[in-house]
This record gives sequence, structure tokens and C-alpha cells, in this order.
Amino acid sequence: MITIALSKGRIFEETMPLLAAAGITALDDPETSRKLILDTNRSDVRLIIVRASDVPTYVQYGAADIGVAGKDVLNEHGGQGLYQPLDLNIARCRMMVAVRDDFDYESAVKQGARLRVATKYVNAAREHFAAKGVHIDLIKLYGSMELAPLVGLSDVIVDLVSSGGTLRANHLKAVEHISDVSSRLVVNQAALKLKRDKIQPMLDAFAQALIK
Ligand SMILES: Nc1ncnc2c1ncn2[C@@H]1O[C@H](COP(=O)(O)OP(=O)(O)OP(=O)(O)O)[C@@H](O)[C@H]1O
Ligand SMILES: O=P(O)(O)OC[C@H]1O[C@H](OP(=O)(O)OP(=O)(O)O)[C@H](O)[C@@H]1O
Repeated sequence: MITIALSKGRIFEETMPLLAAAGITALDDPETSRKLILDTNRSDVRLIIVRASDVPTYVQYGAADIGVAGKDVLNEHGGQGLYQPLDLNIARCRMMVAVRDDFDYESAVKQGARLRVATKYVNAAREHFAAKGVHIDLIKLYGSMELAPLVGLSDVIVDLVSSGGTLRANHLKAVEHISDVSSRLVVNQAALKLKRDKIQPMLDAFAQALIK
């Protein structure tokens, strides 16, 4: 049995065409079904539905053989035990530093102010500000980061931006680009060795589908 870990929403939706290219189709839709283990048209392949941030953990411990996770999530997890053979180029966005429209970020940084940074991406934030030599107090959040500067929890947020609509709707502006983000295929290193006959053809089919 090959177990593939996916999160609901954009990763599931954007991975389906790639799975289809490898001849795999899900028999249930996670948006309408409450099932966490989904059968596929292949009796030797199943999908498990987990939180986006939990995908690397399931694959690291071998509870799933394969998964799809954003580079943001992989950077926070650390990537131990994971082989990352393919950038699937899906769920694309940018990791940015953002502040309130009326916050003078340049001056705050120039004056050597200690910035309060709220984010779910603490590793990315720590690395980014350390490289700039800016001192920060990190406040870990699990979502809705855009709220933090509006209610005085932080000066700055580090969050993902795609259309920019969420920043605009909350009177925030992006002031620094940290990295481009897309989702990667991750494979358990031991599973790749033990189940190579089943996993390698899937990897080849995904790679082929990406070229087209
Ligand atoms: N607005 C966006 N546009 C495109 N891709 C995005 C966007 N926001 C996040 N992503 C990417 O999609 C991945 C999955 O996002 P999703 O919203 O499904 O999970 P999440 O809510 O961030 O995670 P969790 O449920 O674990 O808290 C993210 O890890 C990121 O790589
Ligand atoms: O620039 P935009 O196109 O507005 O996208 C940016 C938003 O997308 C992500 O949230 P998401 O939609 O995934 O919501 P959630 O993570 O809070 O579920 C991210 O955390 C931003 O809030």
C-alpha cells in the first residue's frame, strides 16, 4: 500500500491533476466527505487528509510514504527524513514582511528599533531578520496574522501573500520579500528504498506531467 498525505483546499485541488497523470483518482472529495482516509481507483494507493503543517510529520515518521507540502511548511519543519525530489510549482505565493499602511518600516529599521514580529513562520522570520541584523521579539501565531498589527500585538507580520487582497482589505502593506513559495513533493527516505518499484513510477509520472 502507498499512502499519500495531502491537505484539504488548494493543495488537494492542485495535486489532483498530477495524480491523474499518474493514473490515480480519489474516490471521495475531502470538501464534502468527513473521511480522513480516501480510497482511490487503485487498490494499492490511498490518500490521507491532514493539516498542511502536519504533512511533513506524517511522511517523516513513515505514516505516509509521500506528501505534498509548501516550502514555507518544510522550512518550519526542518525536512528531517524527507527526500524532496520535485518542486510541483503549485500553491504559489510569496513570503513577505508586512506592516500597517501608516507604519514607517524603513525608519524603524534604520533607528535600530526592536521590532515585534507576529507570525506562524518563526524560523523564516528569525532567519530573515538575523540576516539583516535587526533585533526582534517573536510572537508565534497560528493564523490570521494580518490582525496582529491592527490591534497592537505586533509592529510587523511575516505572512504569505498571493493576490495581495488580504493585506489591502486590512490596510496593510508589504515591505519586504523574503522568498518565493511553492509546494514540493516529499517522500519518506526509507519508503523510497523499500517501495521503489511502486514509488519511482509515480515520481516519473509527476515529473512528466510537470514538463507538459
Ligand atoms: N494565498 C495563497 N495562495 C497560494 N498558495 C498559498 C496561499 N496561502 C498559502 N499557500 C500555500 O498553500 C499551502 C497550504 O495552505 P493552506 O491554507 O491549505 O494551509 P494552512 O491553513 O496555511 O495550514 P494549516 O491548516 O496547517 O494551518 C501553504 O503551506 C502555502 O505553501
Ligand atoms: O494575498 P492573498 O491572495 O489575499 O492571500 C494571502 C492569504 O492567503 C493565506 O491565507 P489562506 O487563504 O490560506 O487562509 P488560512 O491559511 O487562514 O486558511 C495567507 O495566510 C494570507 O492570509
